[in-house]
Amino acid sequence: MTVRSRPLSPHLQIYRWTITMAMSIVHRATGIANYAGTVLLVVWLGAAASGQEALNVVNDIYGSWFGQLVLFGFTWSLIHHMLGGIRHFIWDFIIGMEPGQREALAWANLIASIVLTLLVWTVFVWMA
Ligand code: HEM
Repeated sequence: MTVRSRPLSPHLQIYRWTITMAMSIVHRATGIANYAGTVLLVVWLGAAASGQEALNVVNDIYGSWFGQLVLFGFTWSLIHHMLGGIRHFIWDFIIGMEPGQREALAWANLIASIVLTLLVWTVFVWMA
């Protein structure tokens, strides 16, 4: 008896990657990262409320190269997610859904998030 191969549902390995698909996944990932980043903010505020000694410890950790890297990533995550939220808001008006427009919005989301993150760090960290 010949066995015919069964049809397969699409799954990650056979999907063709598109920028809209990638940005959709990144939107969810940044949403989760924002939760973790908000914990860092709460830890910092908690330390500030506890006293100078605790604040110094947290500032030292956050000021280390690794801390700065994490905070830079958190800034990018917040900005990327916020811009993604605005993208959804635009779609709510049934604008930007045509082929080409969707890709343009997705690229704009990615590029603007990088540019704005660099701008925020330049103004508020590197030049402050
Ligand atoms: C610290 C702040 C934030 C946290 C922790 C957060 C977290 C999340 C999480 C976990 C999701 C679910 C992702 C998914 O299941 O696909 C989500 C979705 C969403 N977020 Fe946020 N978010 C934050 C800020 C924002 C901001 C500022 C905006 C708008 C400017 C925004 C707009 C949205 C939208 C529109 C969705 C739904 C996306 C969809 O329908 O696929 N979020 N957020």
